[in-house]
Amino acid sequence: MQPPGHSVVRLLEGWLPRQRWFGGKHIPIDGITIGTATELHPGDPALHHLVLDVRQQTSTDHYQLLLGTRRNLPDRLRPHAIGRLPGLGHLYDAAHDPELTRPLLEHLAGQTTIGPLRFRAAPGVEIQADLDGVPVSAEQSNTSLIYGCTYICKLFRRLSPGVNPDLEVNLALTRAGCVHVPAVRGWIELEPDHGVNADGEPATLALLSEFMPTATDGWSLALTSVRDWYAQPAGASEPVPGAAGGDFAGEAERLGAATAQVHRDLAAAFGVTPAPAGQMRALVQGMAEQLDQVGAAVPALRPHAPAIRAAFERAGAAATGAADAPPLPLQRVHGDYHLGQVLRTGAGWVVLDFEGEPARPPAERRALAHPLRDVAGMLRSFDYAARFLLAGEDAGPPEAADALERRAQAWAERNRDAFCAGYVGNGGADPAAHAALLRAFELDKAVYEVRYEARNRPSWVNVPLRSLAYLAG
Ligand SMILES: Nc1ncnc2c1ncn2[C@@H]1O[C@H](COP(=O)(O)OP(=O)(O)O)[C@@H](O)[C@H]1O
Ligand SMILES: O=P(O)(O)O[C@H]1O[C@H](CO)[C@@H](O[C@H]2O[C@H](CO)[C@@H](O)[C@H](O)[C@H]2O)[C@H](O)[C@H]1O
Repeated sequence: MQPPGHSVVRLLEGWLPRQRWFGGKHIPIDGITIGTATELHPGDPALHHLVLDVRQQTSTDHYQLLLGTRRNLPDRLRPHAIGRLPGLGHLYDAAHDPELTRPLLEHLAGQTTIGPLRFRAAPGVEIQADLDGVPVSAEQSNTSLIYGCTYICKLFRRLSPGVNPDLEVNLALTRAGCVHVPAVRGWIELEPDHGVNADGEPATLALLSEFMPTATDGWSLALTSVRDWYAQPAGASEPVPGAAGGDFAGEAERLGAATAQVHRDLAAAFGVTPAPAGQMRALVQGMAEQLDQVGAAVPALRPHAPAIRAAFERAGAAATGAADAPPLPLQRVHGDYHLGQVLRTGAGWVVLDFEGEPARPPAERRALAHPLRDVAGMLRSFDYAARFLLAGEDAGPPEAADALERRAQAWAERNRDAFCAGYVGNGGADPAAHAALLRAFELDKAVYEVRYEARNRPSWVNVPLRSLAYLAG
């Protein structure tokens, strides 16, 4: 087959904006170029690896696509069809075709190099090749393929220059023997000088990790607990915290303890630096800039903006107010910490996805930060879990809506407190001693979430907006 040409590009221009993982849905595509096209498996079906250079306004982003071609498209692959072209047959997203996901594992096991793609096993690891991969069904920014009960291979959809922080951090933590991350088994990278440039460093395309087959993600566990909490008979008074079936507080506390351990392991692996002079001003400025940008795009945020801005200023003043205040310690952190990023396994909590927030530029995602930024992310997530079932629902008469709102608040507070207790109890920085900073981090995260939801899941935008009404008020 010839490398796909401009007719493929035309099909992709229509298909790409409909994909959950496409980060540029909010602005039109000005043009797509195929940066690299590498045949990974010949025949019918055939597998091509494409790096797409997608131009939108002033920037160009790089996306990775596994392009499958077949003469006849079975029904099971129709939802993933991209289009049909004379001579090529059907084009589709091959991440959903087990026949075409196996070659990726075969190349990883063989540590092959094909064109600009390098398939690598982690030091000392022998990769089993005879497994088919099926995608995880969860809504994601990337696409992860599960191979039997053995591996999970995360294909980064939007590519960033250089080593992806998810690989960099997981590899360092695996080497350090951290028990709270899945072990790294291998990765795929794109040789330098193939469009996704970073001073001669290869760009990470995929990360192969140990799969935890019996694990449940924190978001699902938390929602089960919230549902139980709401289903409590109303009775004369509010449910007694802890009396609800499926109480989550014990798990929240253990999660807090695991988080403190991961922060310690990150500090040991990458070091800790005192915040340079002026850092707090820059932090507050960055938060205010994001607030302005999101306010411009989402009018419903604007009424909360003055209170949010004042909270940012207070955090800045609290950190720099006393002349003898020690500088804040900065280190590598998770960067986008929430209940969907943690798994409860038989042995305890495991943390996933050290990529940082998908909308931020690569340098910001790897930047050192105060660990309470992650704590704030998880605290926001408890709030999300509590309120998500209420957003957009008609709770009936105002008294009923108020009662549900109070229950949401009570569930969130109970689990937030338990998480913080576990975090402090295992040596993490005390959130209570940095109240202004924590509040600013939480508000900043909620503002980020307003933009994230407006762009990706507009029917969820009320979840962070309702919290902001409470948090900023
Ligand atoms: N090692 C693993 N074992 C079991 N499930 C996993 C593992 N890694 C990821 N998952 C599942 O895949 C989902 C998405 O993974 P994640 O790394 O957060 O991808 P994304 O960046 O696309 O959000 C997780 O919520 C979890 O359900
Ligand atoms: O997991 P990702 O790296 O893709 O993170 C992005 O998507 C998340 C949603 O999938 C989003 O998280 C928000 O929704 C979660 C519930 O689905 C909630 O637990 C989080 O607290 C909330 O921030 C995340 O912000 C975004 O970066």
